[in-house]
Amino acid sequence: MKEYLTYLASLLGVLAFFQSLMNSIFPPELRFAFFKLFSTYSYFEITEIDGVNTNELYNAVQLYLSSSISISVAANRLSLTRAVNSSAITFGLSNNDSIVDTFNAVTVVWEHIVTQRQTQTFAWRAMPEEKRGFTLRIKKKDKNLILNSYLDYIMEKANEIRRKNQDRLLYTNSKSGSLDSRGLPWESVPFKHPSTFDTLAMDPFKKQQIMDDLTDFTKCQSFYKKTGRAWKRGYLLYGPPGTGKSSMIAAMANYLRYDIYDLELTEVKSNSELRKLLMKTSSKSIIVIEDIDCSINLTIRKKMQIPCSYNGLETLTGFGLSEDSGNGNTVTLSGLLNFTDGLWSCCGSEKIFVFTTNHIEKLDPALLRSGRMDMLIDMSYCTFPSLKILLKNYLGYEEEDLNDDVFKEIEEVVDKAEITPADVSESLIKNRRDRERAVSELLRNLRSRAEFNEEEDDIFYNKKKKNGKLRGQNGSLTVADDVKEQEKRALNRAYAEENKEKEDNICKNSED
Ligand SMILES: Nc1ncnc2c1ncn2[C@@H]1O[C@H](COP(=O)(O)OP(=O)(O)OP(=O)(O)O)[C@@H](O)[C@H]1O
Ligand SMILES: [Mg+2]
Repeated sequence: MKEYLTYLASLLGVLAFFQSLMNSIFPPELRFAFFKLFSTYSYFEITEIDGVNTNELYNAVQLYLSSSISISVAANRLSLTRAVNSSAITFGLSNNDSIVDTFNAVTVVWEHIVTQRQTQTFAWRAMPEEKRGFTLRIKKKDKNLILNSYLDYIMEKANEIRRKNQDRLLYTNSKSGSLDSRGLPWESVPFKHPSTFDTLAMDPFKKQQIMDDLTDFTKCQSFYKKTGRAWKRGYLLYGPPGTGKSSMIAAMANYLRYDIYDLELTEVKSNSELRKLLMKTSSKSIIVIEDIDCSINLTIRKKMQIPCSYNGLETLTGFGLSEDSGNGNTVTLSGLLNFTDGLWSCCGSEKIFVFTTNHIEKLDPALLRSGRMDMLIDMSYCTFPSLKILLKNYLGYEEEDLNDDVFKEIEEVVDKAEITPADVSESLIKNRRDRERAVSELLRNLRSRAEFNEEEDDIFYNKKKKNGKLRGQNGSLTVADDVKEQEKRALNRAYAEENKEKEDNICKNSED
């Protein structure tokens, strides 16, 4: 036994000697070629630069290994990096160090090889002085078993890490379609908006529905594939100014960790420019068009204008496909519909479109139909449940603190007051150092608004009565009711349009 151990030790010593000899005499590339000839292993080289292009796989492997390193202790030395637009520090393998990884019960070894690049007399593009690459070693018998799936897994994992580490970006389309130094039509800044679903004041049930819908969307790639639908989703946020539409978009982006493309439609000069902008957006992003009713004259189909009176003012409402956008701009409604729903809308996949408006009743029903707008989200005035969220966030009130008479009175008047979360926030911020004062001032504010609204409603009611346009269960109709009714009509038109489209399709199919 002793003899056997001595023999084994000397054999290992000889092997170690040969390996260190090889390492010191031969550069890593030659070592690699030598071993390749006689080994039971397959070796794959992944260089940092592939010809003149950066090799995406190299970056992916580097990121992937950076996450494995934190759980593996195989590497002796680690390099630390912090990428542009990133707040996170990542670990990396140092030069010529190696690490063991396991995938589907197969063990592989990664080695990071760095050599000096030979000086070039002429090059199309300046190359780094060092030549970097990873060598992947897999047993020949395992190669076909895992190679493709392993590399796919690494790419996927790396994208995930990148998204987690990187600060997200807020893009906006550059003025008049000009391109930046990299030929992109979007300019970006780091996205730092602090709004989250926790800070957003709205009905908790509605909020949960939206969060579930978003989560469902991100997890259901296979569902979209199976049903032949483009992997995208559209939301329309509508409601008066200051009810949290922009805050909701920021909360969505923070929740999903998506970038935002804020599209300034008035800067887009044609449908084809719009399409190009869309092509240059990345996956896992939210494409936003704010105030869609103001951005461009896309809203009213001229041939079907319907007069309607609101608060004594005669306005025109109705719908129609306006192909002339006015003000010399040639982005048309059909261009916009194609942008959200056409063949181009799915390039890149996993995209969310969000439109906002203060006047849903002005929008063309074609824009609202599901498939384009999958969820219509009513961002309305503060209700008591949403007010409670603001009281908690701004003043630290918990549910059990809200039982005394003041809060009961607040609950009674808040709906009548029709106050926006923005106005409540302002009032609370002003007095945030004195909770009691903040609450009593809020109550005073709510009471006076409620009284004012009641007076307004009386005037409105009398006017309607005089014009013989009174409707409603008890014969009364308030300003708020009228606005809601207009919104309802807009939604009904959208549903009617959708049904008509379905029927048309059924007729078309049966004719075929
Ligand atoms: N639902 C809300 N929850 C929390 N804060 C809100 C909410 N709505 C508004 N606020 C506060 O009011 C400010 C303005 O809100 P925001 O810009 O999101 O409103 P908006 O609906 O987009 O208004 P507009 O129609 O004028 O664009 C926000 O910075 C935020 O502090
Ligand atoms: Mg806004």
